[in-house]
Amino acid sequence: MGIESFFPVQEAAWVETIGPGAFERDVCINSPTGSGKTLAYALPIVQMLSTRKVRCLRALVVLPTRDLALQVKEVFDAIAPVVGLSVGSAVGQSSIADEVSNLVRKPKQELYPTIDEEYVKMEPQTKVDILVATPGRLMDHINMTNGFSLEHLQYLVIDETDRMLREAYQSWLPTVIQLTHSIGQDRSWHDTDGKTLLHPLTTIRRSGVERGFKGKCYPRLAKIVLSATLTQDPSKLSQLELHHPLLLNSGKKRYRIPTKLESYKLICTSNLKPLSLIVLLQELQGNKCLVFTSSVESSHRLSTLLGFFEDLPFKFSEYSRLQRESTRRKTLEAFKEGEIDVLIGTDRMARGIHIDGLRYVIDYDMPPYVKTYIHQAGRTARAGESGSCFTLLRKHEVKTFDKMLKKADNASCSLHSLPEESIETLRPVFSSALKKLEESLESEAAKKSNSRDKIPSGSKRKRTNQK
Ligand SMILES: Nc1ncnc2c1ncn2[C@@H]1O[C@H](COP(=O)(O)OP(=O)(O)OP(=O)(O)O)[C@@H](O)[C@H]1O
Repeated sequence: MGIESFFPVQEAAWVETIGPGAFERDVCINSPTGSGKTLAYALPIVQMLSTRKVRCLRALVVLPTRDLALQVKEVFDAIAPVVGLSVGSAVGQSSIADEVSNLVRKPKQELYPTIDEEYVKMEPQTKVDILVATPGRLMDHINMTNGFSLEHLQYLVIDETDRMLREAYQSWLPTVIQLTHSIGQDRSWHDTDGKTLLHPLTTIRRSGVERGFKGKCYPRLAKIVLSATLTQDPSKLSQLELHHPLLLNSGKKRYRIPTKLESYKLICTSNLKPLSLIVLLQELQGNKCLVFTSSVESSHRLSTLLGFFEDLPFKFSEYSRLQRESTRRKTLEAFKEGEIDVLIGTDRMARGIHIDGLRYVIDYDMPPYVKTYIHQAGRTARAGESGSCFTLLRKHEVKTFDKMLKKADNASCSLHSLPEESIETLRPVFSSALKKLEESLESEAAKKSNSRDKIPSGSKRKRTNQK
């Protein structure tokens, strides 16, 4: 993989899990974007499971989006098979039937009807040791897939924790936590006088016993939770039922910006914002760039508008959840391969995504929170590389933006100005492009309402009935 030494967060996590820390405490990692958090948990998990004897689901990694989950699966795929571990995904990329057949073994009794039923029940059913999942598909398998079980789970990783805690996704978290409770874990610890005792750390030492296998005792489920903007709010963290949580933090302030990230602000008027963007993109000379807007509608509007400017010296594409999954996947691939120079999307789509060689990020709209800024800007300046983030601001937003950036460590932001004349030359095309944009959006809206009207009345009724 071209990796020669650990990044700091990987070393710290290794020390707490494989090293002297021996995973006696659950680990919370708050470390900048691009600092290598994926390998910080993937390597210890693979190392810990490398001596396992029987295949069953022992490690579960949950992430908020499919793209991110597939990216993390690639990392596990690169290291786990080397020690004989199998990695699966439950992300909804393929049909549920395909996913089921990749995840669980058919019960042996179907093949050998005379086999003892009790024996069949004892057989671990899962085909994978490590599962990378999004909450929706995970819940589908928990609720519907025969033989899918979390009872042998030893390690639970919740990546992008702050975002995962914000979204409830069919109560996936309480469900997982409940299903992974150890036998007797719900009992509180009392001494003979009935006084509550602290959980003694010694009781959770691993001592080589595999969790929940063949009726042996159940050591606790070990957890790693992580983000570049990890919440430290106890009321939120308590949902994770962390065991003596240990925080690995990388800066003095709550949030840290990658050391080699340069931040710039551009002040522009609202009505000329698209032109400022075009001029800035021209300055970047076809280098890969991600443009973030505040909503999918705004991304769509902006990319449609740019489509009406002829001869732009860069290739761009929209990247949003309004598009089909397959279109989005192809777009991202084309961007990674350098066939598209500029991708226009939202923070929701791009959180955690790693794109090799991405040097520039543009916040077309001011990010509403410092956390949003950190994740958006953090698509560049990753893994020790340098990168720049430009934020387009209207005059009245500057003060708020400066105040917001102060919340992050080593965040300084210089002013970047664009040549007035370049903006002026684009003005005539801009007015006609705006007109075409309105027409195009109107025709899209009309098409949408037409296709809604065309839904046969029977199927409309059917849907109502299903409700
Ligand atoms: N020890 C290492 N040496 C060199 N490169 C590394 C090392 N560890 C990770 N990388 C590379 O660094 C890049 C960023 O890693 P990763 O995606 O895990 O970051 P992250 O901290 O999870 O970022 P984010 O918070 O944005 O999700 C990846 O391309 C990865 O291959």
